[in-house]
Amino acid sequence: MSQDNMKIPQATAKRLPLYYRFLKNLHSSGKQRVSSKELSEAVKVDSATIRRDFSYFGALGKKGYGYNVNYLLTFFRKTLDQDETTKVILIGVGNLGTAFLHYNFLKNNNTKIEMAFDADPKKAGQSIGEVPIYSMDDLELKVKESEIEVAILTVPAGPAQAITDRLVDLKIKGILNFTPARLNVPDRVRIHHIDLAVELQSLIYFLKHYSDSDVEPSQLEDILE
Ligand SMILES: NC(=O)c1ccc[n+]([C@@H]2O[C@H](COP(=O)([O-])OP(=O)(O)OC[C@H]3O[C@@H](n4cnc5c(N)ncnc54)[C@H](O)[C@@H]3O)[C@@H](O)[C@H]2O)c1
Repeated sequence: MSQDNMKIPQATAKRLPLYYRFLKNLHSSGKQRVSSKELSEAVKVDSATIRRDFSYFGALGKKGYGYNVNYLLTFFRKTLDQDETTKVILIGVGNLGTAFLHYNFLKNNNTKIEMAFDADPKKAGQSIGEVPIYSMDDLELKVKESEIEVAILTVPAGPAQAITDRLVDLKIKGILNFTPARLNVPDRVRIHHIDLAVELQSLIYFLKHYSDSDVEPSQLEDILE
């Protein structure tokens, strides 16, 4: 199994930063290998647990040799990087926004809607799932506090550009835009525009024009481009 799609149990994943810190110190002191006993004493986790943890990522310690420090470090660096969660905000807690907050990318460990904003004073102060909803007046304060880089926009088209300008000023790097508005942003900001009407029309177009022909479904993507 490749490292990318390997599933590590949560309890193991939580211990990774602990192992990582200790191995980094070992590495900088020039040590090339380490036994599970040494590790166990240093990080205060019993050695059977360490052996089981390490077996998940293919590090099988050799009797009399222990574990290769470099191999482990490379693995941890990669895994911990991947596990870094990208924090996202959502603006506009209406029909669409509410659905996204309930969904909140639960199956995707690397993305999480951290907070939401709405202009409606009745919505501010509430929360959906674990996501708090704040007033738009608090946007600047909250975003600056939380190192947010990505925003999902589910407001009506009218205020979309003005909100986008505020996000640009806040150094947001990416916006997932569900509104029908075409948004102007500087080059450093990336916008992905999701227009369900266009997607639906394109599906219907292909059904009408290609369903009777001998075009294989797999060829449709090439035709689209
Ligand atoms: N509902 C859908 O299936 C759907 C599908 C595709 C696209 N869209 C688009 O997504 C957007 C949201 O759709 P919806 O159905 O959820 O609308 P909605 O009216 O249910 O929700 C809009 C929310 O935005 C808030 N809002 C209004 N002005 C605001 C502002 N200036 N700042 C912050 N919040 C503000 C409102 O209080 C409301 O909670 C629209 O642009 C719509 O065209 C919706």
